[in-house]
Amino acid sequence: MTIETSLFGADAPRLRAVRQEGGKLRLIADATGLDEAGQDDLKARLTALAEAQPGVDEVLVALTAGKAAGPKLIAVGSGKGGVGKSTVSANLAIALARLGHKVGIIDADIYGPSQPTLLGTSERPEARDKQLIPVSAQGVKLLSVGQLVSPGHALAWRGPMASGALTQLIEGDWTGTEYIIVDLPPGTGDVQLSLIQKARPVGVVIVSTPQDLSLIDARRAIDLFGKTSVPVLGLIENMAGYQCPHCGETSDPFGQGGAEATAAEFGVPFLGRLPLSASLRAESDAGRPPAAGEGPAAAAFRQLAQAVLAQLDA
Ligand SMILES: Nc1ncnc2c1ncn2[C@@H]1O[C@H](COP(=O)(O)OP(=O)(O)OP(=O)(O)O)[C@@H](O)[C@H]1O
Repeated sequence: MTIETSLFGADAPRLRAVRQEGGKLRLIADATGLDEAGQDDLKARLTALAEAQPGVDEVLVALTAGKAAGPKLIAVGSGKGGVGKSTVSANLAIALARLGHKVGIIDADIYGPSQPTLLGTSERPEARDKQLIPVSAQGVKLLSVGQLVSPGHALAWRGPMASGALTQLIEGDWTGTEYIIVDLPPGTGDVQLSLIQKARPVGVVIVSTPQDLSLIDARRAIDLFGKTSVPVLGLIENMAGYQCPHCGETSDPFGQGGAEATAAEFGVPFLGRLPLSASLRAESDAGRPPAAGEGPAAAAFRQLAQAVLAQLDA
């Protein structure tokens, strides 16, 4: 006999398993977040409903409690530098926040931490019991390696120092945050490997421009994350197509469609493309991320954020 979980009404989502052996019914339910009285109530309700089923003469309810779910880390990487990975990270985070999620950004780009500039903040994080408290900007929380050194100073860090800094940022106070976008340095080096080992991101988004030189390196990034079993949520093609503001004609300075073809070649999703846009560059430099506004760029980032969420659901 099959017992429908819908019989357990509002408690059905807590059910993790229902097993029946003859007249014995065993239920496993998730009691995460419930205090002792709540757990007793849950157990009593499940038992009563199970006992009321025809043919059931013995009911056993086991409760499990998982750790409170922490934030999900979504890495944003690229093979090559300068392809717009930081710009995409900042705007993707804001677009996710505007879709109603609690979002943070970790700026782990030790070669060029640009998130404070992109988000228009120079605030420094405070520390409580050696734990960094992210600053808030544009509706998202931020911790950046750039905040750990004086402005204008180079981060002359070897691998272990970069990994140590990344750990500090990951272990910041991210209470209440659902998703953390991690803006990685370009390439496939120490920071990427540390992130994969320490924090197991739920997936990675790869940003590439359409031309072959960028895509060759994007392939290496896909390969690294594939080899370490981090799901590639998809590829974003940036700087694809330029519309002349004077004559309106569209041209493709970096070629066209290369990232979509690469995604197909590797069997990873193609999440969408962003045009080369002088206003996107100017707004980004000025610390006014387009995703926080209302124009076509905001709509494009919202679509990318929805595509990323769809891949996470999948
Ligand atoms: N779609 C776009 N149109 C116009 N300019 C863009 C676009 N995307 C990014 N840029 C500009 O390109 C430059 C590099 O972008 P960004 O810093 O995001 O790249 P990156 O891949 O993170 O670089 P890095 O190698 O430093 O990590 C910035 O000046 C940014 O404003």
